[in-house]
Amino acid sequence: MGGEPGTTLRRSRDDATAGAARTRTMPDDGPGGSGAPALEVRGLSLTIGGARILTGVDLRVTPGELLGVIGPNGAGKTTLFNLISGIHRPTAGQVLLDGADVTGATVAARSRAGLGRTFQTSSLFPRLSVMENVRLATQRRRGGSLSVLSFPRRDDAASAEAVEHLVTVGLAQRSGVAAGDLSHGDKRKLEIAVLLAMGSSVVLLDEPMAGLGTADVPGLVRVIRDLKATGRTVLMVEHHMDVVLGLADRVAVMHHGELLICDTPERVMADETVRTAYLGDLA
Ligand SMILES: Nc1ncnc2c1ncn2[C@@H]1O[C@H](COP(=O)(O)OP(=O)(O)OP(=O)(O)O)[C@@H](O)[C@H]1O
Repeated sequence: MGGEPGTTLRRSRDDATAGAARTRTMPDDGPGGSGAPALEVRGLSLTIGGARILTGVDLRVTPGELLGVIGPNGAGKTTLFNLISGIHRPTAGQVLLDGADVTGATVAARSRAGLGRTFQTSSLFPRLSVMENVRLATQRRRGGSLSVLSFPRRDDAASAEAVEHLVTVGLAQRSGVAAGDLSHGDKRKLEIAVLLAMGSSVVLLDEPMAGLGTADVPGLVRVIRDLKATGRTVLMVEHHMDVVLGLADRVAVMHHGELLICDTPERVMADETVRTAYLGDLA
């Protein structure tokens, strides 16, 4: 059980080093303490063709919290995001957004309800400019048609708002550049600006640092920190441990489709099972 204070943590059943399950007291959920969760998953499970991909994951993420999600390859991190965002339907369990059950809702309905997501591959319109990508998202949120061609190029209110989002992610100077011509790191920043324009209050970032050169990492870390400073709730799957430990309020560790632990970075790093099951792999 993940973020529930005072709940029982179940270690991975496949972890030969784990020994018997044990009970531990969890800290309050995130920086918001015992406030209502912005996102909650209860008993989230997915079985495909008899294979258990995800088993009984419970998580509560408070408004404004940044939750890092880590784990070895194949641990179920992307599957968790796919279930939260509605790409997959769970075999069992629930997804709640601001207390509302969205388990049966479509991806689009979840997006309208404030859930935004970036992917490991870019979801931008590469031939449109940086500005047009963000303005399009702004106009769509304001009730425009879904057709790119139907959007008026001139929309002062949408343009002004788009500029604000581009300033937030540090891309205002690049507004006229085609999105496809941006560096990898700038594409990630633009995707975050698009989510801001869409009005996402809960943002899922799927391996934002993947493919970035070392020099580009600090810039994107700054943008994610600024994103959190806007009050958004952020879940971030990331293999780059320095980034996770530097940004996250809490860290959820997945292993063999189960949630191993969800706690502060310090406690996760000190956890013997985590060190054996995951961090040891990185050494
Ligand atoms: N549609 C599917 N059908 C069958 N198996 C799947 C499907 N999707 C995922 N899996 C399996 O589920 C497990 C978890 O995959 P998932 O992509 O969620 O892991 P991950 O933690 O995100 O890994 P990585 O860090 O490599 O991205 C893997 O063993 C994967 O092969």
